[in-house]
Amino acid sequence: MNHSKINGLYVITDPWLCPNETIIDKVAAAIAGGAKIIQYRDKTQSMAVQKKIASQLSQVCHQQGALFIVNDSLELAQYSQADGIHLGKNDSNLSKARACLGKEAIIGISCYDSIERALEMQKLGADYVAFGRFFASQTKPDAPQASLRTLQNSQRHLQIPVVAIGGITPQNGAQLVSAGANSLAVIHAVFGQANIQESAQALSDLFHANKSL
Ligand SMILES: Cc1ncc(COP(=O)(O)OP(=O)(O)O)c(N)n1
Ligand SMILES: Cc1ncsc1CCOP(=O)(O)O
Ligand SMILES: [Mg+2]
Repeated sequence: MNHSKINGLYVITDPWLCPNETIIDKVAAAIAGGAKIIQYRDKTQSMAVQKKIASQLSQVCHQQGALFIVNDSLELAQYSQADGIHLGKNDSNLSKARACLGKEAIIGISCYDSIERALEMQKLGADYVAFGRFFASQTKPDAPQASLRTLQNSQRHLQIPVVAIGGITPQNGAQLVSAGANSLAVIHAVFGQANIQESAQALSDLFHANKSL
């Protein structure tokens, strides 16, 4: 996998903020605003419905040049021809996912606030790791807290890209990019806003602003 693909704004869908009738248009607006990676995350609907939506999203993302990642489900990632999968500590393990999806698949792993877990996952062949949540999250308030120090340390210890997640907004995101996040993963600050394209653009701009420092 080309590590430079994991860069910039990473948006994650939410079943309440992105109902089936509008999810395609909302994702297209996020891509128009600069989102580079889209994750389909839905723990509420049947697998049959998720397969239909994920297949449509996969097509749209590929037409628009964005990466399409599925949360949690190997079956769904395979079925929808996703570029990869995101797995946490309660999901399938990395070796099983690699065997199932192949060497080109992007496999991202949640590491919460643990550099040790990130190092282990890097060794096992993860394509990126995610730390967070960094700020209060309306979407997942009970997610474990991560510190800025972890992100700074990750720069010294990890060769694979690092994604930051949790309560990220255009106002608080710059410090995470400066601390070493290659990508910012966001739900509410994009899909919970009235203007999705402009909200995505404000977060995408954080990456360009950082380059000129
Ligand atoms: C990019 C990204 N980072 C972290 C997560 C959280 O994954 P996980 O810990 O498995 O929790 P759920 O999302 O499954 O509730 C993620 N999905 N994406
Ligand atoms: C899935 C997940 N894992 C840690 S925080 C989080 C939710 C992120 O959503 P938001 O950007 O709305 O805080
Ligand atoms: Mg999960």
